[in-house]
Amino acid sequence: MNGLGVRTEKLTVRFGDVPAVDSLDLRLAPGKIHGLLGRNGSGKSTLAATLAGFRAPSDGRVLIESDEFDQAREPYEDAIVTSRVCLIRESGDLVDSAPVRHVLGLASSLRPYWDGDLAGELLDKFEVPVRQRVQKLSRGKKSALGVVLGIASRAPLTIFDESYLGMDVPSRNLFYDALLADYAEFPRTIVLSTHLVSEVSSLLEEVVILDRGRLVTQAPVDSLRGRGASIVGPAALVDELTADLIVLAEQRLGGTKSTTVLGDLDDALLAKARSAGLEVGPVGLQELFVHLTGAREGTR
Ligand SMILES: Nc1ncnc2c1ncn2[C@@H]1O[C@H](COP(=O)(O)OP(=O)(O)OP(=O)(O)O)[C@@H](O)[C@H]1O
Repeated sequence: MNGLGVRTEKLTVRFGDVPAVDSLDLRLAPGKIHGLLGRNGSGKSTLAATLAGFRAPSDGRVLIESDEFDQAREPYEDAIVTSRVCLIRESGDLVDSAPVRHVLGLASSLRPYWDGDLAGELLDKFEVPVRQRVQKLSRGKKSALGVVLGIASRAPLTIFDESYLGMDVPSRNLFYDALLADYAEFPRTIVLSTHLVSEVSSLLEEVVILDRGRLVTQAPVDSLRGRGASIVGPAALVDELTADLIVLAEQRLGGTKSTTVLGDLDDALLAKARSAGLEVGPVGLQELFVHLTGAREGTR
């Protein structure tokens, strides 16, 4: 299993007259971990639901590609596609009155690649009681149950739509570790929709950034990080070197300053930085994200 590929062509999803997703052309390569990043209301959940076939496009289309299909298929109301796509949302989409073990039984009957042993191990790690009814679980444990269902489903396209926001930091770290470990063994296409950019940035291979339903950028994480630089050293030297550059972020601790700038440093500037003993490194994804989606006049 290599995962499903995803393509959208001029995809638009409207609520009334308002486009939540607006004429989006996108390609998600199979077998990679993609970050779907955007500020609140940027259209992430709407896009995730449309890719998973939970929602029909208003215009344009979603195409799901697989070696198993003769041709690309549209996910909406297509049982073959939807059995291979798993969308985990924060709301959980779970039957509240059922005990956890019934939820697992349902997943095992619906999910062709389900691994029940893995689900059991992960529920132990997250300390989710399997005899408990879903409605009696705390918000964090409900989220943990959701992510366990997402990982153990091993769906060729698995989308986590901020499904781990209810979990505390140790639980989220457990989720990231469990996801990476299972992905390393069973590569598939994974989409993590989030605004917790710094937390997930080390997991991601490709990033899609949305703003007001439109595509801001889609790129491999490494190439995004190459779009800027961070310069660290004595404050006066850093200020002198960055005076003519676009500054994204600055941090100061005593006499030391770290400044993040946009754009490539030319060779002369790099040489000057190094000879002055300044450290030059890649830009953080979080800083770039804030810059690319920052509040502007007229922002909703
Ligand atoms: N069911 C709905 N009815 C009407 N408008 C909606 C509905 N769902 C979403 N919207 C609108 O569509 C836009 C995109 O919302 P969406 O939930 O997809 O964004 P998001 O990036 O997932 O946001 P968040 O990070 O806050 O969850 C918003 O303007 C939102 O108000």
